[in-house]
Amino acid sequence: MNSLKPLTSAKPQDAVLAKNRILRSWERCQASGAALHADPNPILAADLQTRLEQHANVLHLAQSEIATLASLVASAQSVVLLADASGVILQEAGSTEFLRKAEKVALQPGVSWAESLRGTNAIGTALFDAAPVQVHGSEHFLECNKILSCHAAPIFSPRGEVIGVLDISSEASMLHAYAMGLAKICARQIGNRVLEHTDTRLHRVVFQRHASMLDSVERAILLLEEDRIVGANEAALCLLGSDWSLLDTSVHDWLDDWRQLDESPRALHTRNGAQLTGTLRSGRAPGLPRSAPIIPAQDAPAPGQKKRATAGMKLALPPLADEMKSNMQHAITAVNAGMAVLLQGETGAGKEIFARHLHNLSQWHQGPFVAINCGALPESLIESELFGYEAGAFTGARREGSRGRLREAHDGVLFLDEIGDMPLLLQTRLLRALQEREVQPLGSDKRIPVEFGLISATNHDLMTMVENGSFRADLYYRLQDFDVHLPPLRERHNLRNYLCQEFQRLGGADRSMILTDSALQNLAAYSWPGNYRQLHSVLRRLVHLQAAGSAIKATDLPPEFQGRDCIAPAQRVTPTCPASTLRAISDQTIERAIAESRNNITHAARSLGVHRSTLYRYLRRHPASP
Ligand SMILES: Nc1ncnc2c1ncn2[C@@H]1O[C@H](COP(=O)(O)OP(=O)(O)OP(=O)(O)O)[C@@H](O)[C@H]1O
Repeated sequence: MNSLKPLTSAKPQDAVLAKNRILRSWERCQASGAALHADPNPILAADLQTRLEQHANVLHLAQSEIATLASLVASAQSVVLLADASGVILQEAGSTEFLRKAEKVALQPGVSWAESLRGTNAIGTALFDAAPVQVHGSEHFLECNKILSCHAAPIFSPRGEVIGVLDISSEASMLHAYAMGLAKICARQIGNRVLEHTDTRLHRVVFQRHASMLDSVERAILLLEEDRIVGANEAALCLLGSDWSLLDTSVHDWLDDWRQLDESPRALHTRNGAQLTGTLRSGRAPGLPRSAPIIPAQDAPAPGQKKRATAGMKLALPPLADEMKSNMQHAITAVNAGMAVLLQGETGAGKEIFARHLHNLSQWHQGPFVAINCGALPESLIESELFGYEAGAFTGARREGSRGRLREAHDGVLFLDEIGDMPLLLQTRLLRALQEREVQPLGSDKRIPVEFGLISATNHDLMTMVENGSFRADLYYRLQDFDVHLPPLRERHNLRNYLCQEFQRLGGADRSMILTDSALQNLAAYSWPGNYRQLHSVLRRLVHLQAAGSAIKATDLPPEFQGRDCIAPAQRVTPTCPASTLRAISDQTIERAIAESRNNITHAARSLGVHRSTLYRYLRRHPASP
């Protein structure tokens, strides 16, 4: 293996020169040629095991594609490989004869095929470019890999991050015309499955040009939280003529008549007037297991009975800031001891992300995470949604009745988001259910026992609400056995470093862009009223609206980040800053955003990086502001 040297002096053949992607990859490899070597350096078996566990859900969702592809390509002396986002191969399948040959060049689980280690190759170069790549024979940078012909396609997360690569490889002497197309289709299908299993409480708009394509691999999917787009696939971007910056915008901005959609295919129009066909689907993909199986009431386990495993898709969560780690430890102890945890913090400060981490790390991690947005449920539906109902309990009820969200949370975690927005009357019923750990569905005299970890979140000051009578004191005390304050983003330690890191992660690195010192200074000095949500939306816009390769200066930033509008470092809000100052900053920022959007609340909310309903709520609550 050591005798196999990289071609650092020779240029690839003429035919290869025509392929820009390969050429650019060769240039990168030649620039860092000294660091490349043929020695594969496999990771330790224990590290591979950890990666397999971390990626268990994607691997699980990819199995049917891998099995189908493997049986297709085995007879053509080819193999199928699945690698993670760092290029480490996690799984192989296909022709046993070629697998043996592939091992000679370390094309096997536990070896990283990142371009920075193995030179131009399909897995590594597809990862670098976040695009499908075919690398044939001599197009490989390292001499030893020239025996291979490889075709790799990235698998995208619902937020547009590459979460893995699917590869079909064979000997270079055999050119397989269909391999690239197959790899692309299967990678897309795996991405669709991930999207359909991401968060079962969310709705999906599925659309295409013709109804016959709504269940095909080409189906376009948007994942919605209320009307905000929180996930998508490439087919959706393509049909809507957008890039990933469409995330966190309102679906109203893209599809005119999506509100009329239901489970049957209906006509749908893009904002450019193109006609499509679409349906609205609940979180569960047809024919696939629920991410969090429901236990029928009569099957509720006896105390101490082992919990069932869930096939739930737990996508990687953003890591918590270091300053939140000890809070997390205490919260885990509290929730495991049966205490209710209350998360308080500004909008977008990461309350739900904290709650999801807490679920994953608690004794309830094998059960479902059931999130209820108490502020978004129509008042008339909230009771049936929470407690369920018997068949025929009221006009319009589903014939088979409904279990209700509290029972769905059985054996997992119930997350009551925006608890401060729950109507006073319902607070009494909720308190009773929480105290007695029993649910009585509407129209039924049965009481059904439920057991779950309880986490609530709010961006109101609940204590003040208790004082002014808009929140029940007894419910407040029931919800906050343990209180966690999520600090706003502007108080994050090392905010500048975090900004750089996120800018690179969100595409700056791929597009060779940097933030100059002046831009960083203004971004770090800004008050970030929409916190992480706003930060990601602003950084994504910078990455995609500025030219690739640019160095972004303060003057390239939106107006609210330029000197006059951003808070000077000396005035930065600190944890001791009085609430009135904080209010004034929020009011000013919001006032300006609304003025700049010419009173268009949707646009103003988008520029602030918050959801429209959050902005409306703020304006209702603070009528003195604009
Ligand atoms: N620690 C973090 N690091 C990076 N991103 C984060 C972090 N916390 C939250 N985010 C991102 O910020 C966005 C908002 O997070 P989240 O929904 O948890 O906030 P929230 O406080 O619950 O907001 P709201 O009160 O408006 O519901 C999400 O896109 C999430 O991925």
